[in-house]
Amino acid sequence: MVAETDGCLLFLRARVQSLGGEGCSLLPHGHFWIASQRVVALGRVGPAAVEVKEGLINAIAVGDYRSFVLRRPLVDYGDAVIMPGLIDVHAHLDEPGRAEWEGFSTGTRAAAAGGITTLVDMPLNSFPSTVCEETLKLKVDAARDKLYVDVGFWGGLVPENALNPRKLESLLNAGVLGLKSFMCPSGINDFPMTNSTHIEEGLVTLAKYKRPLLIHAERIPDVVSDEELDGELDPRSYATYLKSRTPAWEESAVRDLKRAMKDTEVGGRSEGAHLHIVHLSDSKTTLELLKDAKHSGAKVTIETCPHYLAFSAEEVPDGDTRFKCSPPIRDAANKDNLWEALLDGHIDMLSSDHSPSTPDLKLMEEGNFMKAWGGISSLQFVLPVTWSHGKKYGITLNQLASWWSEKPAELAGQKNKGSILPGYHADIVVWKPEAQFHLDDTHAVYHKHRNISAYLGKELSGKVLSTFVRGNLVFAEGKHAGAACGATILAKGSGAKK
Ligand SMILES: NC(=O)NC(NC(N)=O)C(=O)[O-]
Ligand SMILES: [Zn+2]
Ligand SMILES: [Zn+2]
Repeated sequence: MVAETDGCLLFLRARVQSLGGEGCSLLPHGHFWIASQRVVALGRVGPAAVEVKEGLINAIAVGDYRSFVLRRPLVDYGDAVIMPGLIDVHAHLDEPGRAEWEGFSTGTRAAAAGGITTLVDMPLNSFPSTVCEETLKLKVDAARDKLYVDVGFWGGLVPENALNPRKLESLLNAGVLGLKSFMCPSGINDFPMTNSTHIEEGLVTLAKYKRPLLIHAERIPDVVSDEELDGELDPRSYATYLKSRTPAWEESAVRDLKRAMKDTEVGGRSEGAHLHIVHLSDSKTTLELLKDAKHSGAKVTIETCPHYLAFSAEEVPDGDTRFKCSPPIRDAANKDNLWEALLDGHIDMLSSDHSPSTPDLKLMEEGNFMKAWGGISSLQFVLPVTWSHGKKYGITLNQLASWWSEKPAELAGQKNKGSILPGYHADIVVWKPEAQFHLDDTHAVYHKHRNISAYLGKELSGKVLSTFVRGNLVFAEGKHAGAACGATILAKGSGAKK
């Protein structure tokens, strides 16, 4: 129910009750209101109060709530922003098997502290990779009692299952929210790359389930430039890494996806399927090719990540492998173009691609970009990073909510998440965009390895005050709830039968 201020309060049936689990919430209520002068809901930003009841949003009262929210408990956040919690559709939590890289407990604590209320875990970097029903079960078991936010799982589309619909269906029936594949070596032995035939065949099965295929779209071009082959270049120089992995890699992958994209069009072989390009970096030809495909009716979405929007190649110090990721962070003009494409709606959403490793694999002392592990650690900081850098480009709070909550919820098939609307999960972040902080050594960081984050040492604005997951206050004033009460999210049913 949504009420304007002049409405009487028929919907106000305050009934304080305890929440499901002991210690799940820092707030001792199951039914309460939160309010502020800047609630991002119903396509606008303004004063409103949100009623939370048994984990769901029960009502929104828009306007001067102070005059009519008579019953308590009410938590009034003043002029802080109340926004849908962020949904990070691209994070590597690495458990089981590589818990020394990152884990469910550390990763989801960092997420909660950063205003992320749901994340979807990537099928690689944990061991074994999530490529069949059994390995998904290992993930779900490893996550038990460790989650501070809700977590879903992508499965892997790999050569072993791609041409075998029975295997794929068993993975999809087990509950992965969609599949992910690589068009170049992933760096993980049990996660081999797929070719376009694997992708086209996999999409036929995915179409039945109406779940997406996420693609790491880099492919080693058929013709490799002389620069790329030059083994003499200084491996501590970021320019060397850039030359070794040019935009032509992204372009080549997307050209190779031409038929797969066409198949998703109405009347196509995989109508109902959906291709999602993860971590787009090249804002030039690759983006143009994807725009053309969208324009022709292909079901394609695109994400980019805060590191491509915050950093440029020119500013990466020699030897600072914290900045190494694939595809690489490119030049400042490319960054500007990515912002423009995001603002124009050509890029649909954002994700962290939080992909840590142990610090030794980053080879920080040696500073060898060619040998260091690729991946940026960012989970806890994506909201302030997006806001701090986006302000200059004039981004709005509604756009933030679209890129970080609404569109990702759609991608992950989460119909009750991603917006502040009655009936939706009460997944909410409360934050102060104007509050500045220095990400220095004293700042609490909950990722497993704080020192490998490229954001350390940066000045940011946007401080998370509170995070609610299904009504549980899981993080507030620098503290986490006592118990980890996040849920695993498993997809149900096949689109085919509906
Ligand atoms: N194995 C990985 O985690 N790879 C990741 N690494 C990056 N982005 O540098 C990725 O998502 O491609
Ligand atoms: Zn990737
Ligand atoms: Zn990734």
